[in-house]
Amino acid sequence: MSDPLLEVRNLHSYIGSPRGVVRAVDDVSFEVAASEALGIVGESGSGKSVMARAIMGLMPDQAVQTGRVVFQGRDLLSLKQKQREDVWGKQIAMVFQDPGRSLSPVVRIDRQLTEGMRRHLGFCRSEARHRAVSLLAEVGVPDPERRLRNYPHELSGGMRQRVMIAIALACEPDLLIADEPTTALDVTIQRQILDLLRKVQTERGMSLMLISHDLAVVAGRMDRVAVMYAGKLAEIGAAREVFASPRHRYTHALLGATPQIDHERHTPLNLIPGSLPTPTDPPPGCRFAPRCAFVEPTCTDLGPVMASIGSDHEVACVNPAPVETELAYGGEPVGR
Ligand SMILES: Nc1ncnc2c1ncn2[C@@H]1O[C@H](COP(=O)(O)OP(=O)(O)OP(=O)(O)O)[C@@H](O)[C@H]1O
Repeated sequence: MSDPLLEVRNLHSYIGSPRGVVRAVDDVSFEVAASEALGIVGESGSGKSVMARAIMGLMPDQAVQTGRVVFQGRDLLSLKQKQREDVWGKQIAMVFQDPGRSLSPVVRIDRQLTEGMRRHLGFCRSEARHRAVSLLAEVGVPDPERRLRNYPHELSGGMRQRVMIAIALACEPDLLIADEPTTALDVTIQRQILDLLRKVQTERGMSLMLISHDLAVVAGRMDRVAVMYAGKLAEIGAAREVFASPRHRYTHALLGATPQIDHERHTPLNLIPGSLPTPTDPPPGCRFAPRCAFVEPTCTDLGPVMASIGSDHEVACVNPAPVETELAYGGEPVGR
């Protein structure tokens, strides 16, 4: 890989809480290349959102970040608040789960969409408005001139998320981070929004980090995928390969627990027994070991290290699953 756009090295994000110190992100390293779409997948509580917020510098005061988050050669963790604000929107933009909560209910779409352009790009009002119309058209909002005059509550959930994406694109960021952008939407709209994100990412040659709990959704639309478990990175690699031949026992189990389109109705899912470890007191070694059917003493004694097992495939597992020779899992089509 040539110089990555984003390089996350040994990132730790620990949060003080009444229950103790939450080790939400614990020594995570990965890279995102320019124009690449990376999916970050894991169950609820695995640390995906904290990681995204730590990269953006949006963590609360009681959180401590260590490691390096190098973006276009600058370590974002060492920036002062004012310098960080210059990065937001212009270089890295973020789309959150719930557009209803991210948009201000009392401000028209027009102002919410043009504010960043005026501030970061120095556009005058009419320039920003003109661009706002074309951005809304780009993200599939019909009748954009009229929509600019609307308040968020006058739009459907799907339209609000399209507006959020337009706002995120307004200052031409090099990286867009979308944190579960479709959770609040119904299934058909979810697919449209995910396809839209992939479309704008490809057309603009921008990088995309899409966070989701659904590996099948991510694997079908992203170039690469990273799987997180309990604050750690379990596996990372080309989406097609991770999906077709998952090697970490957790990824394997996660895919086995994913509903498949060709399953007979009422086929029971292979749910993963147990639950995520307590984030204030994770088990030693591999954090998945207490739930893993293939656990061996080394898993808890020494624990795994991330190791390369292919040209673009790394796994942190002492006893990885064997290579699959055929597509192992159904779900969304891979590699569109
Ligand atoms: N402000 C906070 N204070 C204390 N603990 C927190 C805080 N924010 C997150 N956590 C904890 O950090 C861990 C990781 O949370 P995070 O939200 O990153 O998970 P996630 O994988 O994004 O899950 P979800 O898909 O549900 O958003 C969890 O144990 C969570 O309870």
